[in-house]
Formats: sequence, structure tokens, C-alpha cells
Amino acid sequence: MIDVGIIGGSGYTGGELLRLLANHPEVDVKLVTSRKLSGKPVSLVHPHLKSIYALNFEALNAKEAAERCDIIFTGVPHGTAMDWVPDLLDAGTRVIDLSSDYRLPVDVFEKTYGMKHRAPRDAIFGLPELHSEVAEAKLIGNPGCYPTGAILALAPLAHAGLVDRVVYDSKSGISGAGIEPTETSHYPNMSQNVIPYKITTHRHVPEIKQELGLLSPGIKVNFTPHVIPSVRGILTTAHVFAKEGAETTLQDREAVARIYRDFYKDAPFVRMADVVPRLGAVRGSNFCDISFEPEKGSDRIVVVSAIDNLVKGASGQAIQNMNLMAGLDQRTGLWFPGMAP
Ligand SMILES: NC(=O)C1=CN([C@@H]2O[C@H](COP(=O)(O)OP(=O)(O)OC[C@H]3O[C@@H](n4cnc5c(N)ncnc54)[C@H](OP(=O)(O)O)[C@@H]3O)[C@@H](O)[C@H]2O)C=CC1
Ligand SMILES: CC(=O)N[C@@H](CCC(=O)OP(=O)(O)O)C(=O)O
Repeated sequence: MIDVGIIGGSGYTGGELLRLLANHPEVDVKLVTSRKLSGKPVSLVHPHLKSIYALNFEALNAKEAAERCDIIFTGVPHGTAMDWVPDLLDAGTRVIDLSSDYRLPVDVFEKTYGMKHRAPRDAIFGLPELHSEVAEAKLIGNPGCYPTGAILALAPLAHAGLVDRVVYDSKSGISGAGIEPTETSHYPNMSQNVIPYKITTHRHVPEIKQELGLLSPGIKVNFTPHVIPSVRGILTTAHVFAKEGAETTLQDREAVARIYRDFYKDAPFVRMADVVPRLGAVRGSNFCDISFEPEKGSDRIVVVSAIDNLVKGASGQAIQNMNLMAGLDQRTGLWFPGMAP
């Protein structure tokens, strides 16, 4: 059995880790931390976990947590994980960090987040469909939710060298903003509304550029996020413009289908959908559904992806990484469908 711990277990990604790990056959959850709720049962903030876990939150330091675990998930705000990760690694645990502290090179992180990185460490960007090195990693920087859906939608076409520019329009459920209420998440503001934000400046752009740039140096990327009145799910529409000379290939449905099939032949969680991806089809699951539609007589192809931000966009992906790190089949404990509708 793998002994795991969760730092930041009272939040959304921590709760989702607990939900998903409840049926994992190879995992024993040894500890869950919360500063505010130490001593209280996890079911106090996660009532759906009542009778499933007999765990209380604990207030621990990194050394105390590391002594009891093989692998630790850090589900804490960005800028905070860096206070935990080095001590956890030095105490001998492997770490999967769900925050953004270990996804980018230090200079890019500091520019993007406007803060000093106090504790840089080598990490692998934890998108297993692109990085088989996760299996050997000591530290995983688990990708952001938007980048997961955005990168997976485009990776095969970028890798094939067919893309000049991609313009992303992404829509996220409000759980992406975490458990603390904000003006945006206030029901009267959110309900029956669609709210664009950080229209040209979202902090996930460097992550998307980093990964697509590795596949296709010089690729141009634009990204605009929105929140929608839904709790979970991210639907991303990628307007993809062909490189000069690649227009004909991108118009050929069979050729494009082959490119996606070949690229994702060993990626069980990426599904080429028979219909336009729906949030309901992936909600609660670790799948990323993708479809595409070439625009007749144009240099544009439109690719649509759907994920659950809390599963493939965070906690499910973290468990997929944990499976690979532990030498398990990546599907272990994660092989179930979305909720539909
Ligand atoms: N929500 C989402 O869809 C996604 C979130 N992420 C990232 O995952 C991380 C967690 O997100 P999410 O679960 O939504 O966040 P929440 O705000 O829902 O939860 C944050 C958790 O961190 C704990 N915490 C806060 N500050 C500290 C600290 N200084 N030391 C230790 N624990 C602390 C809180 O517990 P307490 O205050 O009780 O100690 C709480 O359990 C974030 O970095 C987020 O950006 C990544 C992908 C998707
Ligand atoms: C709807 C919403 O507010 N989404 C969050 C992204 C959440 C996420 O996954 O990003 P990190 O892991 O990088 O925190 C945002 O736009 O900041």
C-alpha cells in the first residue's frame, strides 16, 4: 500500500483527493491537514465523506507529515506550497504539488505571480500525456486546470508542426476559484451570467506557452478565460490557425483524426468524442474529451475540449501522476465515467 498525506485537506482539491482516493485499491490516506480545523472530522467540511473516512484534520509541520507518508499532495494556495515542499522532499517523501509554485522556471514564475520564489526545486510538469518522466519524479508540479484542457486540445497538432497561432476561449465552473467566496462567486453575480476575466493577462498563459512551445517552438498563443454558472467543468474552444502550407492537412478530417489517434494511443484518459464534448460527460471523471471541426475553405480548425477542473484539472491528474510514480497502471482507482447529464 502507498501511504499518502494531504496538506490543505479542507479545500476543494483536498476534498476531491479524498473522494477519489476512497476507492483506490493501493492507497492508505494517513493524514489530512488543516490549520483552522485541526482535531475536527473531515466530514465537517466534506459531508459526502461521512462514514467513508474516520480521519480528523491535523495541524502538522512538514517533517511530522513526511514521517508518516510515502507520497504527499500539497493542495494549498500558490506562494504557500513553497513553504512546505523543500522540507517534505528533504524528509524523504515524494511530492505532488497542486499549486502553481513548481510548474514554471523561477524567472517566469516570479514575473507571472509578482512574487519571489523562496524555495526553487527541480520538478516535472505533471501532464502525463506529454511527460513520461513523471514516473521517476521526486516532485511534480501538477498543471493548472485551464492549461490541462488547453494543452491537451492542441498538443497533437502542435507536435505535427501544423499550427501558427491558437486563440483559446475557455469557460470554467466556479469551483476553479477555490473554497473562499469572492464577489464573482456570489450567487446573484454568478447566476445567469458569464464573466470574462483577466481577458489578455491570465496567469496560466505561460504554462500553456511553455508546453506548446516544447512541441512547436514559436507557436503563438492567446487565451481568454470566463466563469460560468456551473460548479465544475472547463470547456475550451481553441481557434487554431494553420501554418503556411498546412491549410490542406488541417482541412482533411481523416488526416487530423489520425494525428490525434496516433498522438494519444497510450493516453487512456484522452477520448476523441463522437459528439461535441459536454461538461456532463466528463464531470466527476478524469477524462478529457476532445472533438474538432475544420472550417471549410479557411485556414482555421476549431478544437473543443472538456475536463472536470477538480479531477483531470487537479486532483484526478495528481492521482494519475501518483499511480505512475508508484509503478501502477495510470488508470488505477480512476477508471470510471463522468456523471452525465
Ligand atoms: N480549484 C481548482 O479547480 C484547482 C485548484 N488548483 C490549485 O490547487 C491549490 C488548492 O486549491 P483549492 O483546493 O481550490 O483551494 P482552497 O482555497 O479550496 O483550499 C486551500 C487549502 O489550503 C489550506 N491552506 C491555506 N493556506 C495554507 C497555509 N499557509 N499552510 C497550509 N495550508 C494552507 C487551507 O486550509 P486551512 O485554511 O484550513 O489550513 C485549505 O485546505 C491552489 O494552489 C489552487 O490554485 C489547481 C487546479 C484546479
Ligand atoms: C475559475 C477560476 O477562478 N479559476 C482559477 C484557476 C484555478 C486553477 O486551476 O489554477 P491554479 O491551479 O493555477 O490555481 C483562476 O482563474 O485563477
